Amino acid sequence: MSMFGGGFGGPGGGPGTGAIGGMGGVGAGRRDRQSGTPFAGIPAELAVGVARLEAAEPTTEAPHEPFHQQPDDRRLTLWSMLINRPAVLAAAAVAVLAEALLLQAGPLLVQIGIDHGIVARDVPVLVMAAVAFLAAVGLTAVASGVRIRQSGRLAAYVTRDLRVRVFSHLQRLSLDFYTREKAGVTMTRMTSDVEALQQLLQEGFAQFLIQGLTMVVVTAVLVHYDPELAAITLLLVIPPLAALSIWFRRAADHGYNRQRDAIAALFSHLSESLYGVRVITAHNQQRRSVADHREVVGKYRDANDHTGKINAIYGPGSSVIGLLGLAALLLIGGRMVLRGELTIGELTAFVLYLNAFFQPVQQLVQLYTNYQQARAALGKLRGLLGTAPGVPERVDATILPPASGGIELREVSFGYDVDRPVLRDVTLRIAPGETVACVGPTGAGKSTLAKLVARLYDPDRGTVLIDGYDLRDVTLESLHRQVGVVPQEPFLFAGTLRDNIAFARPDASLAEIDAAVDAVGLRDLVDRSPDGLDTVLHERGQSVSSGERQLIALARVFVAAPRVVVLDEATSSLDLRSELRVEAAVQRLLEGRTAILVAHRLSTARRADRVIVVDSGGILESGTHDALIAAGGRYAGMYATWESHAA
Ligand SMILES: Nc1ncnc2c1ncn2[C@@H]1O[C@H](COP(=O)(O)OP(=O)(O)OP(=O)(O)O)[C@@H](O)[C@H]1O
Repeated sequence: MSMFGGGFGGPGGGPGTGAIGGMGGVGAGRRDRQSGTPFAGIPAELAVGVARLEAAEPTTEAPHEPFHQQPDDRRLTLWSMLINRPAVLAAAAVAVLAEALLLQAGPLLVQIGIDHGIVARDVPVLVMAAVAFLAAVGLTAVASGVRIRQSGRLAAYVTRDLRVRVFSHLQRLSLDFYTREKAGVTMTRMTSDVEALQQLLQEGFAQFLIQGLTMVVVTAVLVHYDPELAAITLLLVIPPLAALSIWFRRAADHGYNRQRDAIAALFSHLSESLYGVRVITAHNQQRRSVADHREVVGKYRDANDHTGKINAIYGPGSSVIGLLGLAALLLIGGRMVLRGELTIGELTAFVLYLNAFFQPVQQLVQLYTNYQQARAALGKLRGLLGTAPGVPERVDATILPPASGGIELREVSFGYDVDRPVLRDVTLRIAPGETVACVGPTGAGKSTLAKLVARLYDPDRGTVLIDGYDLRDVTLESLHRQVGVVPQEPFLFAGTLRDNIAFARPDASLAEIDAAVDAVGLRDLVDRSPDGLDTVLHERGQSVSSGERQLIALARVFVAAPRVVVLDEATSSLDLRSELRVEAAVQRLLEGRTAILVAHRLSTARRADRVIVVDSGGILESGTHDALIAAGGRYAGMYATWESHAA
């Protein structure tokens, strides 16, 4: 089992590629200058333009959400996100208010034009009403422009803050989360779910407010014109509309949650299939893969179909209610005009206002759909942000001082499932500078023991200590600075060789990087690469061999210079020469450091200061290689078998 077994290894799943990519660009430029290729710099006539472009280049602001280890317990609500940007929110709100009020001027001016202009045969009033109408249209357009701009900015800011907040949380979560949760589901939270919120914020919210305000103003105006007529019309319309909306809310809640889950399943399948495409092809499983994808896509289609159906009922349903209200108004209002209780202008204004009342209702139907989608997305994001790290940092955690590297496990018990313990009451002491190799059958718990020392998990019972400090009492940052981990399958980022080697300490000097390169025997690769240390590696290190990947991972830890090294030996076999290179690199890395080696090859164990045999949830044997061979126990048996196979 890999040190980071079952982890979050989907395509592009690794953090921090942005900075590395940027540095890769610098490297490429250097190559052109060094190699004397035709590109000889920026032509003089373009230099001014390039300088201007560079000056106009936006800089990345300091994030609103700096990374910290403590869980984020602020409740995620739309309001809490909006209030974070008070200036933009206020500007958008003012524009919304202005637009909503200006929109109401139209019917009033029409009524004045008809009653006081046309009916009273007063041309100047008619002209004034028309000019005022035009002015209102112009101002509405301006207010609308400002509103769209400001709500767009608001949505952009808020979703950026949210993305960074969720990403920070993902950086905080422990290995158990990434083992449990599919990469595709997490991707969905960061893409589709955040976009659903963005859509609501960009258009939806402002529209909600405008339509809501319009309805309030229109109701007031209708009551002002004729309270009785207003009461009759609104009573005919509002109760059925409210009942329909309540039904829609219930149905949509379920429907949009199902849609979110279906799209997450779709992304999961997609990311896993892309990640595993080589295995799928090698085993001729493309057909099955397509059938599986058809299944998840089908479920997404069904979910969409379901929400489409409820929308198809709610949209026309609310429309019909509105039109019936309008018909009732014409009948009742028309009778009132005939009786002389209402002017024709007032009835026209009434009809226009009622129309203005229903237009928002129509819009609100659409917006409500957006809102329900965003609400479902928000629920999912809230769930993600509410996931506590499996390995939390105490609020009063202390900084682990420079360690001498003594490790102790005191009666440690641990299981990934509570009822299936992997280790039971394990006690182990490792002296500073000692190298201990863990051997044992597959699945015995060797990697698990190493993970506990690196605090990738916390024990269920017992304590793991470094220099007498309980790992749970020290800050994760100070611990990770002193405990370096070399995973079974090293992960390389897209970026240069230099960036990958200096990953743990981007400020490492060239001399330090060179020292690491020489120490682990990477000089050959650096010299062979077209741009030396600035050679750009492909995603996940696809452009280097498996042995080279291991050497780069070792160089990375070399630069980080931790006191304690936890090394999960790769199980993939290398050719003899590469094997020897990796072994020599490991030897050099471990010099003077405390180390726990998960040894899959007994040649590695042989060189360790001490060997422990892990099986049946505990440590069966412990001693030097020679002592264990002499004792003729379990290790001696394993070694004899290994030697006979190696011979
Ligand atoms: N994340 C996990 N969730 C649940 N069970 C796990 C997890 N990781 C490991 N296990 C189980 O715990 C047991 C010990 O696993 P571990 O990786 O420590 O074994 P190992 O001795 O290192 O094996 P190998 O030599 O094959 O790497 C195994 O039965 C394994 O299936």
